[in-house]
Amino acid sequence: MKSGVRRFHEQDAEQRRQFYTRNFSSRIVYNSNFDLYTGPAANWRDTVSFNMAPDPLKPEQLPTVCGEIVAEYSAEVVKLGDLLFELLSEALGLRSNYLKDLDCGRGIQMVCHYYPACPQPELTLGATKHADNDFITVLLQDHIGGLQVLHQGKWIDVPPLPEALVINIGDFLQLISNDKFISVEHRVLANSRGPRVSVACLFGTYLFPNPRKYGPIEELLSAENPAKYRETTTAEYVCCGNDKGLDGSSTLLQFKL
Ligand SMILES: O=C(O)CCC(=O)C(=O)O
Ligand SMILES: [Fe+2]
Repeated sequence: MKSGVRRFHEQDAEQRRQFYTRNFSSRIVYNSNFDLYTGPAANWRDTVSFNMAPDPLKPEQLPTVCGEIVAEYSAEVVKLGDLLFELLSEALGLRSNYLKDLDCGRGIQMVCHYYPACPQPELTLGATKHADNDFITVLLQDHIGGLQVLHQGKWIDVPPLPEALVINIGDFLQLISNDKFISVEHRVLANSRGPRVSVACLFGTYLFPNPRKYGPIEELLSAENPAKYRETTTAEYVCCGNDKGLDGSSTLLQFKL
């Protein structure tokens, strides 16, 4: 999968150009910095993303250099998602199908990053501090490193482990769990040893029409633990996050009651 991402980003500009767009509702989006015109600073990163569930793009609709592997990998991630949402439901004390029945595992956006070697990495970042606008993210990173999570006010390295995936809790799971799960704030340092490649599979439902309103799960609420967030749709939430860009602030704050 990592080689496939590298092949995409290292092919001729002519080949890549056909996928370039800044329209978030396209099923394939290739650009540098989704928030180039809204965020406070550009990051040292190019990205191609594929909308691979619930209605997967077929290999022939995908770029030739990585279509087969994108289709195969995303199908496996969808299966992994089913298991993760079962475990997360149980961890919340809910029946195991609960989060699946809320469609948490239904949509995935597969976001494939390429962080070129940077001559002055101390002057920029690969990705500014943020939490993901989704339920969970399944992240595959290569051997270069640079991912960090914010823990008790300190940036902690998440060193790459061969064959390991990183599972991040996103803002949407924080919202529906009423803060039982807390989304992880993270960033990526720029590096001079690159390129670095990563694949973030974001479980959310942005690109298929999903009118469902998501709010804190009733079963988790009580008189002592009232709802902390207002209801929203995944589309509204993601638009809000995209419009804001990676400015270091949390999109969740805008939904607090
Ligand atoms: O490249 C990485 O390791 C992280 C990417 C990321 O945070 C994201 O796509 O939301
Ligand atoms: Fe992220």
